[in-house]
Amino acid sequence: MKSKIARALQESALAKQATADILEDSIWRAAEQMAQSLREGGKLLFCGNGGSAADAQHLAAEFVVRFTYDRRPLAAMSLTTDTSILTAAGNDYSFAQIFSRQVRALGGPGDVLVAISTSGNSDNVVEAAHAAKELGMTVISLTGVPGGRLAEVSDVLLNVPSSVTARIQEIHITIGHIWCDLVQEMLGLEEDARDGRG
Ligand SMILES: O=C(CO)[C@@H](O)[C@H](O)[C@H](O)[C@H](O)COP(=O)(O)O
Ligand SMILES: [Zn+2]
Repeated sequence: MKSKIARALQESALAKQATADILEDSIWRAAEQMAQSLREGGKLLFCGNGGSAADAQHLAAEFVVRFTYDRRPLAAMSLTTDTSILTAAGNDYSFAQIFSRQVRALGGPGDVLVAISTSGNSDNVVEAAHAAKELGMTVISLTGVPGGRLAEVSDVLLNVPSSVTARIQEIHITIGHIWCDLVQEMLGLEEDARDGRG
């Protein structure tokens, strides 16, 4: 049973190495899209189910509050947190619309939707991505391989090379942390912080 520990850690490390080999350019392109949106007054919306809902909240918090050093707040929001909206949209319309309804209310041209789904096939996340495209937003998707239905609607697809949900999620949050680091640097905030303007 103890061998499970070493195996899980090794699987995670190997999947992360494969991600570095395959997805480095896409991770960079996604960060550029986010930085451009924030630079032009746009915002980042995050959504996902279960563990990916936690990732959505976690990453929105990093952008709004801080990551690694103090700097100005960045416009980001998770669509997974307002229980009144989630229950009303789910109850009055359908569970498939809990995120798309919020995208239509809050999103606009130039904003970015970060759609997080290990399968790429969760109806509510896929509908959110379609709503975002209708509004002229950029869709960045974090999925596993091959990317499911999200693959068809994504501007940048990060389909991490694993089919194990837990391993995929572990890489998603790592990519999210890398984005925080890159976006801050692309916006010149690292320099500000060094110069005491954080
Ligand atoms: O965290 C886990 C499994 O590690 C689960 O809560 C998982 O996120 C849920 O089953 C989700 O509903 C899966 O949806 P998705 O990633 O395929 O969109
Ligand atoms: Zn974090």
